[in-house]
Amino acid sequence: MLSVTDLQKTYPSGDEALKGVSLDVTGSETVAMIGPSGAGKSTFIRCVNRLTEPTGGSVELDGLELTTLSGKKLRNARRDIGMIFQEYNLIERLTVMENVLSGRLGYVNTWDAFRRKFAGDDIERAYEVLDRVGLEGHENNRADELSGGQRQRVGIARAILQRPKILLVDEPTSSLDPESSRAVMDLLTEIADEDDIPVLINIHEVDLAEEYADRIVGLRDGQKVFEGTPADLDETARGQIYRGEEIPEGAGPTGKVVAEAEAGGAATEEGEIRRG
Ligand SMILES: Nc1ncnc2c1ncn2[C@@H]1O[C@H](COP(=O)(O)OP(=O)(O)OP(=O)(O)O)[C@@H](O)[C@H]1O
Repeated sequence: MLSVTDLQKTYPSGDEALKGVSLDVTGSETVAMIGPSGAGKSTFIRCVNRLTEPTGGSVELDGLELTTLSGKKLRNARRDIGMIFQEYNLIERLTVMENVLSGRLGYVNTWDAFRRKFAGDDIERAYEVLDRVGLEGHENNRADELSGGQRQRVGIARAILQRPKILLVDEPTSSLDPESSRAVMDLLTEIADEDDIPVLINIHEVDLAEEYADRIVGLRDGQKVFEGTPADLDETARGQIYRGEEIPEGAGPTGKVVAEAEAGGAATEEGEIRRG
C-alpha cells in the first residue's frame, strides 16, 4: 500500500508544485490523477519515487518511509516501484529485450554498468512478460523500430519485470492515438487485477480516467481538490478541478470535492539476447 501524507514540493525556483497532498493507493485499484497542466501531477509521482526530492511530508510504501532513504536502501525501494513514463524512456539503440531486462536494475541509467550480467531466469521471465504485453516476436527489434504503442508496451514490460509493489504511470497515453491509448489502459488495469498491485496513473484524458479508474483524484494548483469515483466527477467537480470554480452553495452532493488542500544470461555483441 502506498500512503502519502501532506506531500510538499517547492522547487528552487520558488514554484510551490505540491502544497500538502495526501493520498492512499492500495489493493489492486487503479487511481487516475487528473488536473490542468501545472497542477502538480508529475511532481507528485516523481516525489513518490524520489526522482524529485519532496520538501515536506511522508511517503510510505508497505510501511517503509521512502523520503528518508538514501544509497542502496533507496535503490532497493525503487525496485518495488514500477515507473512508466510518457516518453517511454527507452534506450533507443538497444533491443526490446535489453530494454526490458534493464527493469531488473530498477532504473535504466545504470544499465551500461550491468549489461550482459542478467541471469537466465530473468531472461526467461522477460520472454514471458513480453508475451503478456503482446510483443512476442519483437524481442530483438531495436526500440527505435517500434511504434509509440509498442514502445509503451516495452516500458510496461520493463516495469512489471521488477515485480513491483505498485505501478506509477505518468501520462502513458499522451503521445498515442486513441486506439493505442485504450490498449495501454486495458493492459494497465489488467496488470493491476492479475498481479494484485495498485496502479496510479497521471492522465490528461478525462474520458479515459472515467472509463478505466476505480477512483479519480483531481489536483489543481498543487492541492487535491477532488477525490471520488468516476460517477462522482460531475460538472461541479470538473469546474473545481479545471476552472478553479468555487463550489456553489447548495449545489448538491459534492461531498467528494475537497475544497481545501488536505493539511542474467548474455547479450551478444550486437545486443541480441538469447534464451537459455
Ligand atoms: N524542474 C522544475 N523546476 C521548477 N519548477 C517546476 C519543475 N518541474 C515542474 N515545475 C513547476 O511545478 C508545477 C507543477 O508542475 P508538474 O509538471 O508537476 O504539473 P503537471 O500537473 O504534471 O503538468 P502537466 O500535466 O503539464 O505535465 C508547475 O508550476 C511547474 O512549472
